[in-house]
Amino acid sequence: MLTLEEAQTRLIGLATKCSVEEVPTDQALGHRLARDVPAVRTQPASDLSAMDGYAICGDGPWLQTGESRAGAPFEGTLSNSECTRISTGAHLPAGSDRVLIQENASVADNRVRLLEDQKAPEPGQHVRKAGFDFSAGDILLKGGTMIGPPQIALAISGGLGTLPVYAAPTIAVLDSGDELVRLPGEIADHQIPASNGPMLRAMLAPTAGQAKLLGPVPDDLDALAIALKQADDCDIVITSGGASVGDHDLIQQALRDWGAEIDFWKVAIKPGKPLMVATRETGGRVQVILGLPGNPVSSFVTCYLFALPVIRSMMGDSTPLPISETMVSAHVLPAGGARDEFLRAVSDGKTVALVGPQDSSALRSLAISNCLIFRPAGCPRAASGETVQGYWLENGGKRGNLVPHSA
Ligand SMILES: Nc1nc2c(c(=O)[nH]1)N[C@H]1C(S)=C(S)[C@@H](COP(=O)(O)OP(=O)(O)OC[C@H]3O[C@@H](n4cnc5c(N)ncnc54)[C@H](O)[C@@H]3O)O[C@H]1N2
Ligand code: MOO
Repeated sequence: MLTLEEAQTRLIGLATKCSVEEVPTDQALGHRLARDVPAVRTQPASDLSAMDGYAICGDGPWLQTGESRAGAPFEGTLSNSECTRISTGAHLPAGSDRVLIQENASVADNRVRLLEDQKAPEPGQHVRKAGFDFSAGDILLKGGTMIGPPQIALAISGGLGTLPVYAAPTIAVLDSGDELVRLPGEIADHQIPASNGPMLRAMLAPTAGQAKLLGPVPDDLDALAIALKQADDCDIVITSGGASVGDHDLIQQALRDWGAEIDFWKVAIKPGKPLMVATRETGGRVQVILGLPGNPVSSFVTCYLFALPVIRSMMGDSTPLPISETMVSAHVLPAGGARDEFLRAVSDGKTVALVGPQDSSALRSLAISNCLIFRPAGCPRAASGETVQGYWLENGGKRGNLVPHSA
């Protein structure tokens, strides 16, 4: 059985980057840049006023000779003791290198005077110099940068109508089991609503945009073959259920029949032990297949620890694994067991407390929790107030780093 680290490293090693595409800048949200991008314009393109007031030349009082507005610059050149009205963002007229803010001035008969208790502005005061933010040719954004709202604004400001980004992988989610029913409506006691597919798709959406849902599929090799055929063109295939050792756990066989090669099976984590990873070559590409265990929390945790990182890696993230934080335990935690364990917990920002039950089928405790406490295999008991490592569940495990993109 692989350790968590071995399994994650091996899986990320199987992932190849998605193709690079030029997308309109305002649609690049959530993607990563495939290379450095230089500005094609200078910002600001010329000296601008940072305040509303008067662009002045020389000593006051100043004769007001015109106006410079944002979008309508003053065309002339100011001489000594002349000024123009100026608004925030307007071009500084030739002959002026400073702005007197209107709160510090009085105006009578077209003459602008400094108020008695005020100091005249220094050279450059209230002026945004041309190119102070960036100049044409400067590297605006480095390759690998995640495009969020500020990066969209910067790129558009730099004159970039499109950005070269890694595409999102195409993904199929297939959940399987004879007991599964698509919609929770009329349902017999021997059946259960198929909740994993929609949960997994919802987990993937903020990163990958879309995933097609192929389940639920019965525990039947022919039915699984028909469903897998629909995933022929996908970069990533995520199955849920049938990954364990039971007589009706057919996923491994179905994947082999489909032409996939099992890379590894079973990881020393709880929940999530029966995780299976496979690859399949098709049309010169390698598809990555993750067989997640069917227990709902096992599916969730393995999606969080494996599926999301592999997607991030394909989309150009060089540090795709979830990031843990040091948290303070609100109570005693028992010694670690034989596998690395991920426990549902709630943090209020000061301390973190377990929420039960921790059984891998229990969805209520998962829905209440906002983080997972990590208990390494064999770790000693932790006292109340001791620090532990925890993973925030928001943003798919990369806090503040991921934003949904419009697929
Ligand atoms: N003898 C052994 N039995 C089991 C072992 C083992 O090592 N030896 N491992 C256990 C562990 S750990 C896990 S996790 C589960 C995972 O098994 P499978 O991946 O084969 O999952 P299933 O048997 O298909 O389902 C398990 C459980 O989850 C429910 N389920 C499945 N799919 C869905 C879905 N789409 N939506 C909601 N719920 C789902 C299913 O009804 C079962 O209750 O195996 C243990 N057994
Ligand atoms: O590993 Mo299973 O995923 O304990 O429930």
